[in-house]
Amino acid sequence: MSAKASGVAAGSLAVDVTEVSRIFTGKKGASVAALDNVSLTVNPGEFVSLIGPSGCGKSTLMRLIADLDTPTSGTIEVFGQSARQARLNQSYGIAFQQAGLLPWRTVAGNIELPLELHGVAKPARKARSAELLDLVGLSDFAHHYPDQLSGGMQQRVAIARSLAESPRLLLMDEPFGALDEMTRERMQNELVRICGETGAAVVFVTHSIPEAVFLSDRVVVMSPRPGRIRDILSVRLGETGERGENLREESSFFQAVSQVRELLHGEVPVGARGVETR
Ligand SMILES: Nc1ncnc2c1ncn2[C@@H]1O[C@H](COP(=O)(O)OP(=O)(O)OP(=O)(O)O)[C@@H](O)[C@H]1O
Repeated sequence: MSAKASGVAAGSLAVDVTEVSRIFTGKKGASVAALDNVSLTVNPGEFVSLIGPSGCGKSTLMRLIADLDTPTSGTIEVFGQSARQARLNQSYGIAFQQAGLLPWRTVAGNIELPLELHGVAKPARKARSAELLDLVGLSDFAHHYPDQLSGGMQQRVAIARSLAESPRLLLMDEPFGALDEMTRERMQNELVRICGETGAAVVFVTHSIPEAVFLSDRVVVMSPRPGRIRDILSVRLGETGERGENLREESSFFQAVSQVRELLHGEVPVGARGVETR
């Protein structure tokens, strides 16, 4: 089954990337093909990770979906709308590697920012930030400033902010990349829980195979530049809301980790072992 064919009816997809290429042209005219003919669909509520060697175009694809850049060819739709329209409609939340909090605003003030920008009244903003602080376990830190928090806590604030407008889609580019292993695993557990509670679809860039396997319904393995989709592995290991710490100890988890590792190194014949091929 192709990746495109794995999606549900057109229009109800969270993300629909069709034959997208991105060629960058340098100052001296040299061109870099970052993405070559990439097609990918993400269903509503689905968690899809992008994994691949450095420079294979993961962030480029993410930026294209978020309409922070434009494809050289191909099309991108988010919930049936153009990437541009989806950005204007704030159809998704974004959390990238740097938490990107405003240092002069409190934790609650940072979370409320998107709501404030869109004219939500103060009492509703307060209620929403209280709810989100509870969700990410930071209720006691509402009035702290970002530099009074650890990196992991700041990242949780950024995630809370990305959820402020209850997006049906989250775009996350290595959001846990700078965290220590223990904090990272805790954040992964929290993200699984949050997705279970909100039903948001997620596109998630990571360099960590265990992280991709733990979080994802499908892992998209990309090839070295020019970035192409090498394989897509279905790894859903239990319902989102039920995936807990124990999963990391299960043999199905280790099996999926080695499958992704072998795919990354190009050791598995295309189409083998439950892998969706194109
Ligand atoms: N604005 C740009 N101008 C020119 N080249 C670019 C630009 N952005 C990205 N590239 C090139 O496109 C390729 C893909 O970059 P991208 O950042 O998408 O890779 P990545 O897979 O996210 O890498 P990493 O895992 O190291 O973060 C790289 O060769 C990069 O140098």
